[in-house]
Amino acid sequence: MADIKTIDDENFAGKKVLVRVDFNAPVDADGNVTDDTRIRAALPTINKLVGDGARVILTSHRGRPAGEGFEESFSLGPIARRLQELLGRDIVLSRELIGPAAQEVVDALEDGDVLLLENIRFDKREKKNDPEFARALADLADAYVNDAFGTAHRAHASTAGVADFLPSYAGYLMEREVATLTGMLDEPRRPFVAILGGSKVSDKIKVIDALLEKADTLIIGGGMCFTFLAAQGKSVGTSLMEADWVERAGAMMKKAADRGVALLLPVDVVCADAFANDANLATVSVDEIPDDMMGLDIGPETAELYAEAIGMAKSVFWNGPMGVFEMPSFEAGTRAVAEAVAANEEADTIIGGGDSVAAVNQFDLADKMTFISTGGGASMELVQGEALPGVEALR
Ligand SMILES: Nc1ncnc2c1ncn2[C@@H]1O[C@H](COP(=O)(O)OP(=O)(O)O)[C@@H](O)[C@H]1O
Ligand SMILES: O=C(OP(=O)(O)O)[C@H](O)COP(=O)(O)O
Repeated sequence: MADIKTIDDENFAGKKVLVRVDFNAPVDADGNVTDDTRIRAALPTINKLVGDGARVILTSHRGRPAGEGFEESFSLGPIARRLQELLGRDIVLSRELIGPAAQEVVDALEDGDVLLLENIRFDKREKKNDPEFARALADLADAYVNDAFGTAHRAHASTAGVADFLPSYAGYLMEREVATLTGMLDEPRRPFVAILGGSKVSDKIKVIDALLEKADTLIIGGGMCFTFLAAQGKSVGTSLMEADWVERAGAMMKKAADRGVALLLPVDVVCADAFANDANLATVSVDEIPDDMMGLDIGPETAELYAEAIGMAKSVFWNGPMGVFEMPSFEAGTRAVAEAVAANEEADTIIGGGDSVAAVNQFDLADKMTFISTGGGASMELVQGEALPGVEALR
């Protein structure tokens, strides 16, 4: 990030500053934000700009609307209400995204005011990174700040295109996310233990590949472990197993062996006769998975082995749950791993976004972690060694 300007390089007094944030937060049926982590994470940047006396124009997406105009169910209204509470000041929410009507709202701002534009994906030109749309957004402001780490892997008008038209800066969250994640990957304190779970090997193959070049130990859990177990010739019953990926999983195991990386796979699993919390359960060795059952969590013996490896780490990177942690019958493995990570106070512990963050929150262990990323897809792309368009655009 050395070649990218940050907001500390500037005093924005009196300037109109367009700030891309990631306010894509979950909202319940009553219109309440159920997890405001991403909103809180943007506050330091907003407060710095307000403190400078800037006129702050926030822009974000929420969900994936059709792009054909306003849709109540994707409105940023609930976000604006929560932001207002957190900032303790009034927030103007503008239905207009660009053009003279939006300009009018912006012109009414005074120094230190905060405006939030409605869901930027209500205009389909956003996701197309349409240059005219990006130019029109830029016309609202004197400077551009990108603080939307969670959306930095998207090359959209508000995350990338707009930077062509304005002096551009990284916000504090963007800076911290990139520095923390790349810092661990480039110079981890060793042993470096990476933990990967979640549903599919196919989704994470590049991450597995990249981590095999960085980590000392790679722990595999979740649905993806069954493709690895199949590559070892084991029968996995009705578990989530990607037949097309068995060969790649085998190649990954060989790569681990060649590089001297300890690749840990489950030795026992919790099986069920249906994908349901009240299914009939059996905890079995991975050599004895019944043909008519599916593995939905790592077993207790595995959890103990994994916890032991995690306990010896000086750096831990974790992405993806060990089992179907949303159901109480299959949460024990993920809980055990979360507790082991939390208990290792000597290590730098980084949670790489996505469902592992939900799990850590579910077990009330978030404050025991060194760093929790606000980006799932974005942090995975960074780990894979891919350039993030939202960061590149700031160069
Ligand atoms: N053994 C399993 N079988 C089926 N699904 C699983 C299994 N283990 C975990 N999952 C599911 O994987 C999902 C998370 O996968 P994924 O989206 O890849 O992870 P993340 O969001 O952390 O990147 C969770 O909803 C979880 O229930
Ligand atoms: O929630 C997000 O991604 P994530 O679930 O991978 O962290 C971001 O806001 C990006 O959203 P998108 O995947 O609709 O572009």
